[in-house]
Amino acid sequence: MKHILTDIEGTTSSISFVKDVLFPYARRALPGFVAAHGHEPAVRRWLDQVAAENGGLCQDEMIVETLQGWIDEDRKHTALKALQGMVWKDGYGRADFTAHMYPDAVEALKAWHAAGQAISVYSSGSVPAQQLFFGHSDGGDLTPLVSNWFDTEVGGKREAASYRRIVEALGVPASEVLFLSDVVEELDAARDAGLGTVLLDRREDYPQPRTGEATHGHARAESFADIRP
Ligand SMILES: CSCCC(=O)C(=O)COP(=O)(O)O
Ligand SMILES: [Mg+2]
Repeated sequence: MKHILTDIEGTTSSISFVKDVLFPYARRALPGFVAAHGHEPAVRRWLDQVAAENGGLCQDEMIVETLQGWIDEDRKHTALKALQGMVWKDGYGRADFTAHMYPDAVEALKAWHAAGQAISVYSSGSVPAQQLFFGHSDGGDLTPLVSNWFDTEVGGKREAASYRRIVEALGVPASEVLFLSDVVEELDAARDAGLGTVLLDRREDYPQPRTGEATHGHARAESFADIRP
């Protein structure tokens, strides 16, 4: 494999960091963020999209409530993800938290990069949120390891067409890309597009091992140390 494509939550990083630290932070900070920045075009664009999709909500307070509901449901909506990224920027900037990275992921990403393997990221988090995450991680600034960043602007993670677009953007044959994820439906879509796949089945995130039929036939690893690209 010449190119690694990795998911973040549940793959390089723990689900609990995202659910218990990042999401509650965004939930709390959204009202103040929208009040302070809602007039800026880069923010307004996403607020207006949420309003339009919800029958033309007219008050920012209602838009914020909608977004907070989506956070509670873990909706992977592009507008929510873009706004979350903007909110988290303050948190990282003030060193309220650093992004969790499993030590085995840090070690492997560094080793693969040093060996000349290209590494890209595909996450539901917006590209700016991904870059903040890797830039302020427990393992330090890991952004120099990553050559390309993809979010749901390329399409949903459970759709094969998204992986075809990614492969086209990377300019390599699908068979030379290895996608790493904790979600079998994402891996199914990547496999349909011709990519190699590995299911990350970390005990910290998935206490019940997913084996046999539960892997949908994907190679399975409990740590990046088990992956041989
Ligand atoms: C990298 S931004 C924080 C994570 C996030 O918001 C998210 O939805 C992660 O989903 P993933 O596709 O990485 O499982
Ligand atoms: Mg994931």
